Amino acid sequence: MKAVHFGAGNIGRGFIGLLLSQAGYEVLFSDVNDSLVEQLKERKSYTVRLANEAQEAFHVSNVSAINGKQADDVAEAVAQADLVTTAVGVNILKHIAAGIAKGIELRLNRGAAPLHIIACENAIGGSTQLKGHVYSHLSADMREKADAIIAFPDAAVDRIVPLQHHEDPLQVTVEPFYEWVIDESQMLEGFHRIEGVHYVKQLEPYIERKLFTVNTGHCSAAYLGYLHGFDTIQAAMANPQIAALVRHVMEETGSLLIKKHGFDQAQHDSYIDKILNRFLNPYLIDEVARVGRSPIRKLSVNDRLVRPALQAYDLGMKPAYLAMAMAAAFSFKDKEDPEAIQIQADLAASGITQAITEYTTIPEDHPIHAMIKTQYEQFQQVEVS
Ligand SMILES: NC(=O)C1=CN([C@@H]2O[C@H](COP(=O)(O)OP(=O)(O)OC[C@H]3O[C@@H](n4cnc5c(N)ncnc54)[C@H](O)[C@@H]3O)[C@@H](O)[C@H]2O)C=CC1
Ligand SMILES: O=P(O)(O)OC[C@H]1O[C@](O)(CO)[C@@H](O)[C@@H]1O
Repeated sequence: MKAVHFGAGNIGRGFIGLLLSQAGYEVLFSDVNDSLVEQLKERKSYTVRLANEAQEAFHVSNVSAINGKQADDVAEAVAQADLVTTAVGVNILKHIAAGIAKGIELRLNRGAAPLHIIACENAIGGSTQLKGHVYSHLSADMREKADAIIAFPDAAVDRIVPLQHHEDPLQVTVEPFYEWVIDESQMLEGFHRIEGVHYVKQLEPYIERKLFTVNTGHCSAAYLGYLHGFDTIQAAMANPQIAALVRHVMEETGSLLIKKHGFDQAQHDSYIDKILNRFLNPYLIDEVARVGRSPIRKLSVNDRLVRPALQAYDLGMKPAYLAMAMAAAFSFKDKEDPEAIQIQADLAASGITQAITEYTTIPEDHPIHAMIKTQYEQFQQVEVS
């Protein structure tokens, strides 16, 4: 079985590539990082190490790579694949869509077998978004044919893999925990089950539980950590005030998740505890810059802050801690992050009232807008004093 995986980065090599290889797939990575591609092509294997006391290592073999800039190679790989997965970043999906569309055309013209294409990104409906991009490159006739044999099941992926540098550039260290959940209601009949994947009939409770707990909590720690001058999540979470605020944010999304999806309160409390412990993993050093990266994406309406806040509000709750986390996101000034630079430029030019509406889509007359604004102004005063 052949899998083509777009993005040979941290999640690509350290999670999806590892699991697919263990499940018996020959994994072909497609990436635009020339040296990464060359190394994978040459060595055809790499090491994944677990971030725990034992530092257990896995040798991942039977892998190779193609350069994502070579459109014909990408199309041919997709045409021949038994499975296609991605972990490139949700904003990059549109850039890999043309190659996938070309591969689908080749497949359809050759009468090839059905195919699942699964986006493993931190986003709601990642595969559905990818499908939209791919279909924009296909004719109406091709789209109709693709509907019958190409499926884009949505997925939720959970494993913390920080930025890292090793002597061996292919080595990747990952936390021991992982969860890969796929929506089986979007899969084609008789699909092949990948070992290690949890298939569910309805993905929404799982993706929202993961995004609104792990990712909401993590980015809150990053933005609050940044405000307090910490460089790493571990240092930020060692600060009792930040740790308490992050827990409050997660309890707020927890109340929403319990009310909306019927999760058990005690089980959800222990889910939160487990995640807070994962943030503290002493064997991983995770930078606030990575976890807070791309604040425009993280402040967008369907992402980890605004979506739960609006849903909580609509269910009669007052999402004060989520508003605080959003205010902290507006205060994130990482000079290496183009999205943080953009937000700061807009704040300087037009002020917080307009920035909140522009980035979150929350209108000025919505109560959450005022909550974010008040909190942002308080953060500003502390920064100035
Ligand atoms: N790192 C983590 O802990 C987790 C990340 N994720 C998600 O996984 C996705 C990937 O994240 P990471 O692996 O951390 O990022 P990364 O930056 O380590 O890896 C992304 C890879 O995609 C490659 N890439 C960029 N443009 C490409 C293109 N046009 N074609 C092919 N490859 C391309 C990059 O060269 C890079 O190797 C993101 O959506 C992230 O939100 C999800 C769960 C955990
Ligand atoms: O990759 P993103 O969406 O920028 O966010 C980083 C996120 O990746 C993770 O490491 C895993 O989902 C989270 O802990 C963190 O919130």
